[in-house]
Amino acid sequence: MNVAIIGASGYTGLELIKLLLTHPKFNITYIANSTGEENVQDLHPCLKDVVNIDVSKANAKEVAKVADLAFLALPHKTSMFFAKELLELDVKVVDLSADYRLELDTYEEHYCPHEDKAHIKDSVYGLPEYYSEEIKNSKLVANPGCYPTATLLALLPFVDFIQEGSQIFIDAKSGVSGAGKKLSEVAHFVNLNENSHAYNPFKHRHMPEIQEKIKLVKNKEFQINFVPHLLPVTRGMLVSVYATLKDEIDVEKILEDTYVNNEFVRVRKTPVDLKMVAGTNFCDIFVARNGKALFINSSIDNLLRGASSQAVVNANIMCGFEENEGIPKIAYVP
Ligand SMILES: NC(=O)C1=CN([C@@H]2O[C@H](COP(=O)(O)OP(=O)(O)OC[C@H]3O[C@@H](n4cnc5c(N)ncnc54)[C@H](OP(=O)(O)O)[C@@H]3O)[C@@H](O)[C@H]2O)C=CC1
Ligand SMILES: CC(=O)N[C@@H](CCC(=O)OP(=O)(O)O)C(=O)O
Repeated sequence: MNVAIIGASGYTGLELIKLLLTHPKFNITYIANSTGEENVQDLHPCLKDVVNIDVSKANAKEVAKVADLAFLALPHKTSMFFAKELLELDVKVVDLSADYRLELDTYEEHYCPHEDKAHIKDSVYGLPEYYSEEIKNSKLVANPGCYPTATLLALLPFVDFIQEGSQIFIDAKSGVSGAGKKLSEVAHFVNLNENSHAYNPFKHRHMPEIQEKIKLVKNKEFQINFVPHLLPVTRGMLVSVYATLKDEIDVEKILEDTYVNNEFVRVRKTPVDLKMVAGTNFCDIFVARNGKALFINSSIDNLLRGASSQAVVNANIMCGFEENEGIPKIAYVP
């Protein structure tokens, strides 16, 4: 199956190149960024003597000539223009941006006016543990955000057991690669090294994504209080969810039972960390209870399970391949 990567000069684009180079069924035939006219080895010097492909200036018609499926590792708003054209040219799309993740009203309230409204109804939210049947038949998969991936995998098993009307608090922490490759004051070494801080408390655009998907999957509405933090690490994401249960139930059994058939969720007996999942598609989850107080703790690699490896899992499912083909499981430890 021939595939294209648009946005190959970014952080998630590089992860896609690495995953697809070793994938047994996908073959990269097209990679692009906004300018082209380069070789991939100049774009990513780490790939010197590993791969030799020219980088194109992104063009959907050229993609359609050489690929059946395209990964869009582009900023939101840019993605929808490419997705629209690719879908009209009968190319399947896995979009890593937020452009097709949300219902139209939610998207326009938190992002910008949508320029491809017609395809929103065709998109499937690419969280494989909950949407694999829909992904199988989809031509457009909206890869979830990194914070929603780690949060929803932790929280969804417990939604039916949380006290109605109570508040859910989510304390989330991300490595700096989550912000993409653009330079910024907060990502400046002297500002972030040996430092950590919250940002956009209760205002981050992933809060409505989490809230909307809880409603869709479980038909329950809660006030979600989401606060992200920046960590002085390159990759990794740690989420702590706090909620109040209706009853003093066996939370470990609920977690085990939910994910017994999902090979990329690991239930842990001790609190999770960043390193055990770095370089993999795993989401590790730990749960504890103090009376009716619930603590759920999850970790992912934001660039992989939070973006590129989840995108390849989705592409595997869309193309009828095994979910785990070419998907990394061995962590960067130590
Ligand atoms: N980083 C992360 O951990 C996660 C990211 N995501 C989402 O994935 C997407 C990509 O993220 P990330 O890799 O971090 O972003 P980067 O900022 O690192 O890369 C963005 C890429 O988009 C390309 N691009 C921008 N505008 C255009 C254009 N008009 N035409 C063609 N290419 C263009 C850039 O090319 P050029 O070099 O030419 O500018 C670059 O290759 C975003 O939507 C992000 O929100 C989702 C989950 C996690
Ligand atoms: C550390 C950091 O800055 N992280 C990003 C989230 C990355 C991501 O998943 O964003 P999308 O929803 O746009 O795909 C942020 O908070 O904006």
